[in-house]
Amino acid sequence: MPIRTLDKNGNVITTVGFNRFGFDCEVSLDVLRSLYLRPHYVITASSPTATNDELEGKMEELQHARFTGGYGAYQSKSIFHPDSQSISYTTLSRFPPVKLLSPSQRKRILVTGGAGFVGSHLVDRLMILGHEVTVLDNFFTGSKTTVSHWVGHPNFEMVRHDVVEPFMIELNHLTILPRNIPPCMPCLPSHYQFNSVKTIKTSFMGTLNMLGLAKRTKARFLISSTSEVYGDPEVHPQHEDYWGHVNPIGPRACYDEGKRVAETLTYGFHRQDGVDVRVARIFNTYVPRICILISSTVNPFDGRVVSNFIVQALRGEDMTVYGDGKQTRSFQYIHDLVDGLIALMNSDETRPVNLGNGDEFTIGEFAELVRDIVEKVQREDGVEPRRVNIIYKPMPTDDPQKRRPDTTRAKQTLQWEPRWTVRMGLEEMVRYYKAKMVEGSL
Ligand SMILES: O=c1ccn([C@@H]2O[C@H](COP(=O)(O)OP(=O)(O)O[C@H]3OC[C@@H](O)[C@H](O)[C@H]3O)[C@@H](O)[C@H]2O)c(=O)[nH]1
Repeated sequence: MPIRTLDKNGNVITTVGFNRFGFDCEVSLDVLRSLYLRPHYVITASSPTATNDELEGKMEELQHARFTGGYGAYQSKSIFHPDSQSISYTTLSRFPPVKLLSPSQRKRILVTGGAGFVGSHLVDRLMILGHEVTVLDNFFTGSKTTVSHWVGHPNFEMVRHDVVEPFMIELNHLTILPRNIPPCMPCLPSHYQFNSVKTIKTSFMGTLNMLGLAKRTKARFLISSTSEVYGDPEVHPQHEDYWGHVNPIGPRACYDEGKRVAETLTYGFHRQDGVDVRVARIFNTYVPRICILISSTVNPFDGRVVSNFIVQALRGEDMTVYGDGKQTRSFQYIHDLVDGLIALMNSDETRPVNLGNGDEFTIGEFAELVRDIVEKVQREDGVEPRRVNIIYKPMPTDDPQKRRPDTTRAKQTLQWEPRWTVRMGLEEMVRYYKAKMVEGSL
């Protein structure tokens, strides 16, 4: 059965993007899905001893077709040989179709952090829309596999570079997404300690270098800021004029204060040097792609709540809620965020803009919702699920108690609002993680 996704109004979602500001950026959801749901499909080679090989192979092909919606030709299909525990990689024979833009319409866009969580999805979208994209990434949390399906494409370039060092290139647009935050792992404060200086250094030096680049090239500059600039907020929901409530010396400060200073730098260059800036404050976002922290030996996934809960439930392990589970968050799906980033980049709005989904959950409720969805997907796939327990662990220091975006500004100036329900996005996330597990990548 093909995957059917409904939006908040009950309409079927077949495309993402929009036609606005005299600019069409709609793309097919199936094409995008073929890039993240099963980007590197692995077929298991026939074992000489097995009797029903042919059938197994057919089943794998069928499952593959279901995930890729007929776009399998744009993927590499690698072969796993169980006997020798080896894998033969193939390269893509054809890239997904990209729009053919005239040279005046085609932008040269630099995406820093372009192999990361959010960056890689933005890169997919910009590539399909026909732009020339250069990805700059130090691959600290990003992975080359998130964008490797574009390697070799004439519009694509990937550079291993750390934005704390200057970088020279000619371009029109610059999007900066170096988030570089260690996942919130309260049991492992060593992660914060290990990364905190690097985190704030990346935010400050990286933003400074990229603003200098934008100034020289007269490129439009978009910075991905965060809801963390509001800290543990005393105003609810958070609107852009709220100044925030941040502990400047706590374990989260490297990230919160790093992004605050990045915003300060951005507006400094805007006022002083006339750099054309856009500032997106991104609220909690969940993304079907895995970015692994290389120093992590405990969790083979990113450590944020959505991936933690899904992987725990799929593995039949206890789901870990931190604190009493009464803290709240609002979760947006990646496609809504990318729509918002593109709308912002193409608008005239230079003030900060919140991008997030207003549907707020306590983390306790959210754990139950994720458990229900994992069970539903397992049942649909013919597996009788085993109900996992929800257990409670200590609360991380300075964990914000409440968070929900006020997105009035985004609605008014970008005509943007999230289309994906949390349930629909989570179902897709569960399918993604299931596929990763079957593949042996988790
Ligand atoms: O296994 C878990 C993980 C997390 N949590 C809780 O779930 C909530 C959300 O935690 P996450 O780590 O996913 O995200 P946070 O809201 O703390 O920070 C996030 O917010 C904004 C972004 O800019 C950051 O990149 C991101 O880390 C927190 O209250 C956390 O304590 C659990 O209860 N269990």
